Amino acid sequence: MRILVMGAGALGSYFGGYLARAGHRVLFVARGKQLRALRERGLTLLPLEGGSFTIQVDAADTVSPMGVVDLILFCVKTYDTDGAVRLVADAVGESTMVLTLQNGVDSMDSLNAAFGPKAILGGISWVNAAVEEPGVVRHRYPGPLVFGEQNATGSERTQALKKTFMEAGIVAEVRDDIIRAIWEKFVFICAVNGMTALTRLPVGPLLACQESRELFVDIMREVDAVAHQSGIDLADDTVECTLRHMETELPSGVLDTTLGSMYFDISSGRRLELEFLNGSVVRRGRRLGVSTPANGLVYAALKPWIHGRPVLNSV
Ligand SMILES: NC(=O)C1=CN([C@@H]2O[C@H](COP(=O)(O)OP(=O)(O)OC[C@H]3O[C@@H](n4cnc5c(N)ncnc54)[C@H](OP(=O)(O)O)[C@@H]3O)[C@@H](O)[C@H]2O)C=CC1
Ligand SMILES: CC(C)(CO)C(=O)C(=O)O
Repeated sequence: MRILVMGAGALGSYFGGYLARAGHRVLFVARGKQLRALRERGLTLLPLEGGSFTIQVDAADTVSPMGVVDLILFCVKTYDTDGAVRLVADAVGESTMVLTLQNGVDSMDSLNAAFGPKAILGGISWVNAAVEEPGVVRHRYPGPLVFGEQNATGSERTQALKKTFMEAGIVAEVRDDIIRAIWEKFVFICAVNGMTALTRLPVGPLLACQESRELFVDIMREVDAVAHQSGIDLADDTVECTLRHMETELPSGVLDTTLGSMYFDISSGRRLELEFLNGSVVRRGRRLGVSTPANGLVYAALKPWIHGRPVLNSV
């Protein structure tokens, strides 16, 4: 397959790296230090099970070395969506699939508007990966790549793509109700990312403390209410199932290391995806008449960090 990774950071490098190792022709679109490292030293992946592998990769700051591709893995942060949409336009042809793995529920609208809904597959990654240093990506947390058609039907192309992922060593699942799956993750991720970024603590101690547990659950309930009001058919016990999954189905000790990507962003002084997580919930709630004080609290507390560590003019 001819594959373009738009945004060769943590997720893009992880998935693109496995696909390139399996023999697919992959172009990694990157910039800055990451681009230089990929070109000079190749891509090194540190898998969860230990060890590492390095592959030489094609990396560029434009799509022109590749032309029209079969698949675009759309992996930029949500605040970079518009620029990335413009950048990949020349790589999208009649049968190109654009699979977004971005968090949140906003970026599919931008992609649909740019390329038409037929081209766009919805996706969520439960894999957690991080750029450890330029060109080096660590896999931190297991999980499937879940994706599917937006129109709630199965398709041959999604089944073929799942086979491609699985053969490359990527655990993948197709869901016919991907929009619902994206909202289910949104319920979870607004609480996990919002609360771990705010408190700089992993999920374990947050759920063990009654007051912070209440805030955590309130965040999820508000997202659930916004989903219902938006016509998304989430199960009535989505919040309870999410909590039960975290507390009883994950291997013991995992919650004490579970931190959202926004935690890592704030800890490193990077920009936050806040507007597309808790901020999006607040704006949608306002529009739909759903009260969202818990998400509002997280949003207000983190907003000074939204462009990175605030600059202080100390005397
Ligand atoms: N990391 C994870 O484990 C998970 C992430 N996600 C979601 O996936 C998305 C991507 O996250 P993640 O991989 O962590 O993000 P990263 O910041 O690690 O990667 C994004 C990369 O895209 C690059 N980029 C952005 N715009 C351009 C451009 N115009 N040209 C070239 N390169 C560009 C960025 O460069 P630069 O650094 O210079 O900005 C960066 O290297 C987010 O929405 C995130 O919430 C979802 C599940 C898990
Ligand atoms: C699901 C989770 C926590 C896994 O990486 C995530 O999406 C994030 O960190 O943003």
